[in-house]
Amino acid sequence: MTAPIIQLRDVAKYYGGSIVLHGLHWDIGQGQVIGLLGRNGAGKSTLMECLLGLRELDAGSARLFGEDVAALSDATRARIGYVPQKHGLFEWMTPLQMLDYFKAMYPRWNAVKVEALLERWGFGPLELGKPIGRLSGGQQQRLSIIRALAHDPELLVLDEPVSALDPAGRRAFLSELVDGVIERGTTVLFSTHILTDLERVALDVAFLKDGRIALQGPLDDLLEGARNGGGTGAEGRRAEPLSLEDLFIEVTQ
Ligand SMILES: Nc1ncnc2c1ncn2[C@@H]1O[C@H](COP(=O)(O)OP(=O)(O)OP(=O)(O)O)[C@@H](O)[C@H]1O
Repeated sequence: MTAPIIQLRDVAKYYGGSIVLHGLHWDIGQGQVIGLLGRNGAGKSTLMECLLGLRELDAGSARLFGEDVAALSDATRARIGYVPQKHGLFEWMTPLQMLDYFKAMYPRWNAVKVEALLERWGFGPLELGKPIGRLSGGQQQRLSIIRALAHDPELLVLDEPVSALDPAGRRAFLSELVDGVIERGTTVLFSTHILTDLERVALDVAFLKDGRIALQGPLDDLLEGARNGGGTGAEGRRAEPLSLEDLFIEVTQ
C-alpha cells in the first residue's frame, strides 16, 4: 500500500488558552478528493495551515508525501498547490508580473494552461496590466486559483476557494476542478460552505468538530447511512430524504 499523501498524528493546536485541534489523526491517500466541512470557527483554516507546515503544531506530527512538514524539501513543496482563504497576492504587481515571478520557482510551470485559464476566466489586457490590489475580490480569487493550478500540483489544498466568485465563476472553477484537476488523479482537499458545490465535486466529505475529524466517508454513503438511521445516531428509517445540509447540522451541532 502506498504511504498517505497527508498524514496527521495526534495533532494539537491552541491559540492562547483555547484549543482548536486536538488528538487529530487523519490520513489522506493518493487521488482522494475530500470536502472539509465544519462550522465557522471549527478550525478548518487552522487545520489546512497546520498540515501545510504554515503553523507550528503544539503537539503531534504532520507529514506530506512522507516528509515532516517542518522540513519540507523544495521538490515536495513544488508538488503542492494552495489557495488560502486570504489570498495575499502581491498587490503591487500586475497579474503578469506575479505569474512570471512564480513561474521562475516551479520547474513544472504549465504556461499553456495558465494562458488558457487567464483567457477563459476574463483576464484581458486591461486586467493583466493593473496592479493586483486594484482588481475586484473575485478577480483576485480567480488569480489565486490560477497560481495554485499553474504547476500541475499533485496535492491541491483549497480554503474556501469560491467564496468571492459569482455563479458563473463558480461553475467555471468547478468544471476546471473536475475536468482539469481531479481527472489527472490529483489529491484534493477543499473547504467550502457552499454545499451544492461540494455535492458536484467531492467524492468524500469530512466533518471537523471539537478539534477532530468527527465523521468522514463517501458523500453518498454518509447520506444513505443517515437516511437509514445509522452513522449519525438517529433511530429508525427517516420518512424525509436527508440532504447534505441536514447532515451538516446533525453532525456539527
Ligand atoms: N491567529 C489566530 N490567533 C488566535 N485565534 C485564532 C487565530 N486564527 C484563528 N483563531 C481562532 O481559531 C478558531 C478556528 O479558526 P479557523 O479560522 O481555523 O476556523 P474555520 O473553521 O476556518 O472558520 P470559518 O469557517 O469561519 O472560515 C476560531 O475560534 C478563531 O477565532
